[in-house]
Amino acid sequence: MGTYIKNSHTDFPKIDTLQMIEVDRLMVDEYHIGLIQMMENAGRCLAILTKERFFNGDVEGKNIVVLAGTGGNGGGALVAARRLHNWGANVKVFVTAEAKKFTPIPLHQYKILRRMGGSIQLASEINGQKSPDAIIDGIIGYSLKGKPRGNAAAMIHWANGQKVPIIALDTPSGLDLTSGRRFGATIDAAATLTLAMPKKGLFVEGVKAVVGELYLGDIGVPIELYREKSLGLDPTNGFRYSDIVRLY
Ligand SMILES: NC(=O)C1=CN([C@@H]2O[C@H](COP(=O)(O)OP(=O)(O)OC[C@H]3O[C@@H](n4cnc5c(N)ncnc54)[C@H](O)[C@@H]3O)[C@@H](O)[C@H]2O)[C@H](O)CC1
Ligand SMILES: [K+]
Repeated sequence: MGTYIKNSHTDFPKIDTLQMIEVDRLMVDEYHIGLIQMMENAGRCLAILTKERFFNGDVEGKNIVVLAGTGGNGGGALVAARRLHNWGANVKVFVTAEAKKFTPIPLHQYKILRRMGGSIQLASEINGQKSPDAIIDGIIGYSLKGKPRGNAAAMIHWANGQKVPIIALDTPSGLDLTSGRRFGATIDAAATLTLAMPKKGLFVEGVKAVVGELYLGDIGVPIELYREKSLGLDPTNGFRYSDIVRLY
């Protein structure tokens, strides 16, 4: 799998969404590692996974559609879009809502991409889009609330109909990371890159069918943070050999 991606050599603790939200809180409030830093690492890992695993290390001239929601999941996908564009891919971004609906850090990513002249369209324009070589799913992450609705659901249906590899960020949109429950339309991923620590919902029986290959990306969470009282975890140095490790 090359230098960037290696098989896991260690067992990571499995956490739920509330623990992941606590990781994020500690990162920002106690360790002063900002969301923008985490998101850059998330998006870079996602772009590298896409390039190395699905394009043999070179995306030049490849058509890649990036689907982005308005939250942190979409923000990470927009970072990946920027990197893939820089590496020569023809990237088209489709968003679930206009810029003013984006939360601040994802909006920052959106503005960078727009300044670069990147193609950003609303979900309503996706139906005429011809099948790309791959799709990145950054529609919904750990903040999924119930059955996907509206533009998010429409993008999930469109993506599943293309029969090209879908690479999901954190979770296939529509899959709950704590319970593994699928509420309705769910992305049918070829690979999923979850972030920082494996989530329990990705190991529930039957979910492999939509998760595809499962990878874990390093977003720079200090080992000491996991040992804080509010988490009480004690992970080993699982990213010792690569930023991306394959879990199954
Ligand atoms: N430490 C980390 O793991 C980091 C994670 N990052 C990524 O951020 C997301 C979580 O981001 P958040 O802003 O909390 O929300 P989401 O992006 O998951 O989703 C919000 C988005 O989705 C809409 N939505 C929710 N439910 C539905 C529904 N049923 N139907 C339609 N739309 C829905 C909601 O309205 C919002 O628009 C995490 O998963 C990671 O990918 C950070 O990038 C870095 C740190
Ligand atoms: K997702």
